[in-house]
Amino acid sequence: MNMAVSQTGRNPVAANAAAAIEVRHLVKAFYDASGDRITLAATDVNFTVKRGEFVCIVGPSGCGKTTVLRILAGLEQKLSGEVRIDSTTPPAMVFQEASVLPWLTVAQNVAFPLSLRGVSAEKQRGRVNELLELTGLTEFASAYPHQLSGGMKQRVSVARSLVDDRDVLLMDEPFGALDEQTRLTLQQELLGIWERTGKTVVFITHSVDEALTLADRVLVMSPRPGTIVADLAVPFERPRDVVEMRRDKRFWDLTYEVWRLLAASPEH
Ligand SMILES: Nc1ncnc2c1ncn2[C@@H]1O[C@H](COP(=O)(O)OP(=O)(O)OP(=O)(O)O)[C@@H](O)[C@H]1O
Repeated sequence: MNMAVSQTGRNPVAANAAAAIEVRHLVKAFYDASGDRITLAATDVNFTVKRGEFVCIVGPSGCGKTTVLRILAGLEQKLSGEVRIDSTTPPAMVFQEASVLPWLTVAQNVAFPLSLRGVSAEKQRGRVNELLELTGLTEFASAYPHQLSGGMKQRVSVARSLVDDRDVLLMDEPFGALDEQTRLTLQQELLGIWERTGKTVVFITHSVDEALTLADRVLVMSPRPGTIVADLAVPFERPRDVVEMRRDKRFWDLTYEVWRLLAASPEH
């Protein structure tokens, strides 16, 4: 992605900014075909995300992070509770595995949501070019997914999630399958994109390090059935340098605090 574009330095989200997402007393259970309950995935989940905020959710494997995100995306039904997304557009979602269509070029993959909506070829071209530029994929516009690295495929997924300009971006471990160095590069690039586009982002990760690098706030979940056990403000100024911020003692103090919370959450 285009690292040369300067990050303008976003103003912190105002304390009284409107809520883009509100989740109250959310409960989700999965049932088997006979209707007997099999898994209580999440229970009494409560959180708010303000417009323009970047919030990460961390928690142990199987605690219900993906389930909560899928409910926000409208891909899964809740059992009870309230979920409110205040937006004129449905949320966009980026999954852990880059979900690129192998028979389409990079440009066609990015354009896919627009072509589904019948946007004219000319308008598609203009918008796709902007997104290819933003994600550093311009020279790979005509390449096919099998010609790309894992990190580049994930950039295609990110570009596609931004192409039709949804307000809310839901990201489910988008960099989880990547090596450390590629991951750090994509984190820096995602921060740059977020600085420039002002999206509201909910980002799931297993990595405490990643959460503290990216987020305004980190929500910590308990083991399954997951519930939010802490809501921590991440005080680092913006724009952030993902390497330099590791020199800051506060980064390691917060890392310790989140790990203590994760270790202290009893299995249910
Ligand atoms: N479609 C489904 N049917 C039955 N059980 C499910 C279904 N989807 C998820 N679950 C169960 O719900 C629980 C929460 O799963 P979920 O994928 O939300 O966890 P997670 O925190 O995202 O895990 P991970 O970090 O390992 O991806 C798990 O026990 C899982 O087995």
